[in-house]
Order: sequence, then C-alpha cells, then structure tokens
Amino acid sequence: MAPLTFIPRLSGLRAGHAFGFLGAAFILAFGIMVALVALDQQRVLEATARLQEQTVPEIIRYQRLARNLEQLRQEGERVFSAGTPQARQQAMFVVTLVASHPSVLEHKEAADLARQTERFLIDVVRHSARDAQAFAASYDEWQRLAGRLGILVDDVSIQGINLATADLTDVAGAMRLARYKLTAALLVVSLFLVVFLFLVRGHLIHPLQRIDRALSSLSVDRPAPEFRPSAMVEIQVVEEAIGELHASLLENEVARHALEKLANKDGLTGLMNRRHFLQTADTELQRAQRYQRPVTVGMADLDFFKKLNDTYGHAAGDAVLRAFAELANEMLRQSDFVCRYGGEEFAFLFPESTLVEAEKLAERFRARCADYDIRIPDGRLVRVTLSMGLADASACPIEVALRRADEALYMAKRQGRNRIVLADASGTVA
Ligand SMILES: Nc1nc2c(ncn2[C@@H]2O[C@H](COP(=O)(O)OP(=O)(O)OP(=O)(O)O)[C@@H](O)[C@H]2O)c(=O)[nH]1
Repeated sequence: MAPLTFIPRLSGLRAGHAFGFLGAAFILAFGIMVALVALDQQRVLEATARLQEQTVPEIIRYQRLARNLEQLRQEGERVFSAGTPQARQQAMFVVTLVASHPSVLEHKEAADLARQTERFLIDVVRHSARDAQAFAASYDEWQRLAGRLGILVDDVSIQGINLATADLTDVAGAMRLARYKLTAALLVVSLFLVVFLFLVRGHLIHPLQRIDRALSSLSVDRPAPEFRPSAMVEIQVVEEAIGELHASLLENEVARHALEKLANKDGLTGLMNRRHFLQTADTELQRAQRYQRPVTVGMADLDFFKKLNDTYGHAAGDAVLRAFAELANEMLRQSDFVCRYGGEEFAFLFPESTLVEAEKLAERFRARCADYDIRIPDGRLVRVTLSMGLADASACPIEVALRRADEALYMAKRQGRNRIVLADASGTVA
C-alpha cells in the first residue's frame, strides 16, 4: 500500500496569515480612530483648562471694569445732581478713585475715557461755584460722555462674554468631532466583526462542518467525499488527507478481501480449505434446516493415490490433485461447494439436493473423472478414479453428516472403489 503523503496545494491562503492580516488591519484602523479621538479629548481638556485658568479670571476682570465704568458714569451723574457742594465734592472724589483704579488703567480705551471724564468733571466742579449757567450748559456735554461710558460698559461686557464663547465653542467643536470619530470607530468595529464572522463562517466553520460530515460518513461503501474548493490551505490539506484516507481505506479493503480469500483457500488446488468449508456448510445447513430444504454432503477420496505418487512421483500427484480440482469446479453447479478436506480427500456440499439428486450429480462427476486424461509434469497422461460417500444433511449437524458420508466413503472403498455409496437416513450405509 502506498504510504499516505499529505502535500498541501500552494494555491490558497493560510488561514493563520489571512486572519492575522485581517486582525492587524483592524487593530491599525481602530488604533488610528482611538488616537484621533484621544487628540480631540486632549483639545477638550486643554480648552477646559484654559477656560478655568485664563478665560474666567479675564472675564472677571472685564466684569470689574464694566462695573467701575458704570460706577464712573453714575458718580458723574451724581456730580450734576448733587444738591450741595459737599455732595458734589464727594461724588468727585469717587470719580477720581474709580478713574485711577488699576482695572480701568490697564484697559487703554477705558483709561482714556475715564481720564477724559475725570478732567471734564473736575472742570465742571471748578466752574460750578462761579457760573451756574455754564454748569447747566455743560450737562449736555456730560450726557454725551455718559453715553460713551455706557457704550463702553456694554462693549467690555460683550468682550468678556466673547472670550468665554470662544473657548466654549472650541470645546463643543472638539467634542462634536470626538463624537463623530467615536461613531466611526464603532462602525469600523461593527463592520470588522461582521466581515470577520462572515469569513470565519464561510472559510472555517462551514468547511469544518463539511469535514465533520465527511469523516463521520467515511466508508468503503461510499464514494470518496467531494469538497467545494476552499481558499484556505489548512482546510485543503485536511480535505486532501480525507481523500487519501478514503483511498487507503479502499486499498485496505481490497487487501483484506485478498487475504480473506487466501486464508480460505487451499494453496495447492485453489479450492476452499477445510475450515472455510465447515463454516460455509454450517451456514447452509442452518438455512436448509430452518426452511426445511434438502441438502446433501459428500466425502470423496482418490483411489490408489499412494500408488500414483509412488509410480509417477509426488509432483505428478500434485498435478493430479490440481486437475481433479479443476474438473470438480467444471462439473459442479454454481451453488455446490467443494473443498480439499485434507491430502487426497475432498468434501462436497449439494444445497437444495436430496440424496438421490446429489447421487446423480456425483455419479456424473465420478464417470467423467474416470475417463479424464491428466497430463503429469513429465508429459505422460494418467487417469484417477474416485470413491465417494453421500449423506443427507437436512436434519443433523454438519459434523454428523460428514461422519456418515465418510462411513459411506469407507464402504465405497471396501466395495471396490470408483463408486458412489449413500448413507441412509438411519445412518447405515446403503
Ligand atoms: N502428491 C501428493 N500426495 C499427497 C498429498 N497429500 C497426501 N498425499 C498422498 O496421498 C496418499 C494417500 O494414500 P492412502 O491414504 O494410503 O490412500 P490411497 O493410496 O489413495 O489408497 P485408497 O485411499 O485406499 O484407495 C499418501 O501417499 C500421501 O502421501 C499431496 O498434497 N500431494
């Protein structure tokens, strides 16, 4: 038997490589997504920190400035509305304080306007004592200044709010981006999982199921399993191995049959051997007895075989035994059995034959044998005769039937050989 060789075809992908590549591609894509999301998170963190550390103090500064400008405007108003010079002086004092407040001074526009306001009000207060009319007339001028102060208060407030809005917009933008990227990452994961499961199902699970089915139904009685071409080398190798396994099963079966035949055959004549004949005959007898069918057994022996051996040699004796076997195969029916029982002795089984029917067959065979020329190795022709005993086997075990046939054979020898003798039903020989 040829040894099993598993040679993988090289056309295909190795499952390990394919899934490794897929996994690496996934890790790369997912890693990039996570890195991008992490960058956005970083932006959010930075913007939040900036909001806390820079923007909020800045907003507070703007609010303080707005409050001071508003107070400057209100105190200026009090300068005009004050009923007494003391009250006016007090308001003026507050105006001077507010105009020189650091929050005002560090804002150029506010500092300019505050200085202008302070100077204007100082002039107004200075002239108010002497010229009440001019004091009243300067109120229009003050209204314009107060209006500018009001506008600056609004501007400063809006600037503070704008600072916070810029940072918050930045945070919101980064978070929105992070959300999109996270969604994209989840989509990539889902897509990968779907593709991965689809590939695993198509290229591993289904082929493995087919392999499982093929292995569980692998038998010499069935044709070799056929597989759909697989893209995976590992699967191809297993499928080829199953094909080779099936081929070796067939070879083993053929070898087993050949061995069985050899074990059942006689080496010299090719007839059934005694062991196999007894098994076969036993089965036949059981069948015949179960269905009450006739069956007959016979024991035959070549006459004066020792003399033939002594005269022509052992090789001639062997040639005669082979020729006798050929003749038996030729003369008997398909359904009859003959075996070399031992030496020059042969056993017969005639299924579906009564003793009388078997006798007719045996007689024809005996007569043919008697005038059958057998060529021995030295080229000469010889003839042999045979004696046979027949016994009914339809109602007794094979051993009993053969013993009775052997007794009948013994009688045939005693009565002069070259004849058929029947054992009657009681076991006595006719
Ligand atoms: N050539 C050959 N001879 C064998 C073989 N087996 C047995 N014999 C011979 O067959 C002969 C049997 O002789 P016997 O038992 O005396 O019987 P016979 O000479 O046939 O005499 P009867 O049976 O009384 O007619 C012996 O000489 C055995 O050696 C064999 O395989 N080949």
